[in-house]
Amino acid sequence: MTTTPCDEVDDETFYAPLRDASDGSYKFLCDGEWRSASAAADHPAGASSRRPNVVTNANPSRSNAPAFSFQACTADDVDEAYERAKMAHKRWARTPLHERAAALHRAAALMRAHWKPIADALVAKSAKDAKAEVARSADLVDYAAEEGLRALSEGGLLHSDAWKGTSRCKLCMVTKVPLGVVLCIPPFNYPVNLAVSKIAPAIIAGNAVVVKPPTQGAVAGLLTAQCFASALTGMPPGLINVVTGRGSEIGDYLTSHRGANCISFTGGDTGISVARNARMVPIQMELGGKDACVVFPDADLDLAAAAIVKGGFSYSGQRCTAVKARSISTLIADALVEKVIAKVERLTVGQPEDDADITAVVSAKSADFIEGLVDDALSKGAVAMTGSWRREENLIWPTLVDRVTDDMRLCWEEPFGPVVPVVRVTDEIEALRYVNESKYGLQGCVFTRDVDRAIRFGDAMETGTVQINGPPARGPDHFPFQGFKDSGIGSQGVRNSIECMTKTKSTVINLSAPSYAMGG
Ligand SMILES: NC(=O)C1=CN([C@@H]2O[C@H](COP(=O)(O)OP(=O)(O)OC[C@H]3O[C@@H](n4cnc5c(N)ncnc54)[C@H](OP(=O)(O)O)[C@@H]3O)[C@@H](O)[C@H]2O)C=CC1
Ligand SMILES: O=C(O)[C@H](O)COP(=O)(O)O
Repeated sequence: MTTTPCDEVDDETFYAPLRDASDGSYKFLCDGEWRSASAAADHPAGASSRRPNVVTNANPSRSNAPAFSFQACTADDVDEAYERAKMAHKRWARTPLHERAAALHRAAALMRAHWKPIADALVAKSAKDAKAEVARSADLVDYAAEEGLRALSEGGLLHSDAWKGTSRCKLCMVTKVPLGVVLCIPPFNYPVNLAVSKIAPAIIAGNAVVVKPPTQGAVAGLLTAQCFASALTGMPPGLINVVTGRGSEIGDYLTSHRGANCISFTGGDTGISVARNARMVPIQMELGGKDACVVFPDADLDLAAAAIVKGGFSYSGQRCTAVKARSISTLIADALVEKVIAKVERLTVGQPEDDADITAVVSAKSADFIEGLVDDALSKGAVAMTGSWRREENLIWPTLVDRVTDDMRLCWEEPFGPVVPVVRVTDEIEALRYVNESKYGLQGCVFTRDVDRAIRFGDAMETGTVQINGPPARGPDHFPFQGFKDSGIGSQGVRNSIECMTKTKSTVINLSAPSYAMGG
């Protein structure tokens, strides 16, 4: 990554305020200060809660050994974060747009200058992927600053005389105004990128944020926040607040809080209960997926095989946009399976620091779940095509499971691991049934050389995005990104997030007499 010499401070000094000198745990951010959690008795779980005031997460690649400790924020901490954010937003909304954009550019530059500790905190991700996530995120912040300048400086003007029976005596000026405080909740798999994809659009639009990072990924989120906090020096201090703790403990309190004026959430089915908790505020929900890859007989099989391996096994299958089902015509199934196997067998399995292609999945619970799906499929007649099933602790060897049928859980459930099921279909109708009977509708991809068929099939797919002749992907990050059905509500992508995090305001000028431009 090209670093910008935007400050002379070394990483250790830059991130030093985050650490508690007594126990080395990471503090949380409120009102521009790095703090320790308040007394445990204030915890949302109740005064009788005996939990410690720090949470320790695990390193999946080191037998789930303790990785980092950080604050278990209490209800009081959450209340204060919202209160400070609200105060900061009032001032920030009156800050010129170009100053807001400049602050975001500074944050991006600081992320590039101090990227290494952030990448290192992504302990489960291969070194190259961790570095790429930080670089991609800094680019997103820059892009949001630029997009905000364009999107937020334009408004609308309506004349009343378009409405039957009305003269041109009213002018309606339409502008976008901030919502207030945006609650940002990213998932463990992209704790930096999916944090900034919420924070940057919110901030450029004049909002303040309260961020709740995932437990696995909390420290990467906190270090990223320090780049924003430093970039915002001199601005209202409570613009970015980060409260940490387990979602199961503070999640409901955060999402049902009166202080949240918008919730932007990315994660699994938890999002459905978050949507129920939200109090009449705009919500942006990016949830799970079961992205299908449909390969027709006329497809370029080498292209399709490469996409299946990239789509199915990148970051060990722990992407919402991973290929999680594959329907292929029985006419070409054997040839395609063979090509995929050849590529899967070249994937390396091991440690993140060695840049292995496949690394340990996030938790033992997740590995157990994946194993359960595979066991179920194999017991009902499916076939593991890439050697025998192999798992050591959280590490799962990449597995292609062929001849999956609709009585198997693997056909419908999201593994979130390096396992790709193959469903053989006889025709387009059957392939479409597998796509559309899924409760998810995030993305899907179609491989064919027939453009008519690609468009026809893509139009019929009930998914937020269709990729033609390419694997599912959220990026580049300015593309609209949305799930249908249980995969989400609303749309991400920088422009759409800015839209979601603003509301429309009309100011109507009532003239004493109609006025027609050039009508004098
Ligand atoms: N569509 C998309 O854009 C994406 C979807 N995903 C989906 O996310 C899932 C994997 O991510 P994962 O992090 O495990 O998802 P989870 O839904 O378990 O967690 C997501 C976030 O929600 C928090 N959380 C947990 N409980 C609550 C609660 N009651 N209220 C509010 N927040 C809560 C978590 O905190 P904590 O970690 O402390 O529990 C975490 O920060 C997969 O299903 C995947 O498909 C992932 C990436 C992108
Ligand atoms: O969380 C995810 O899975 C990300 O949205 C993946 O992003 P990508 O599809 O651009 O890799």
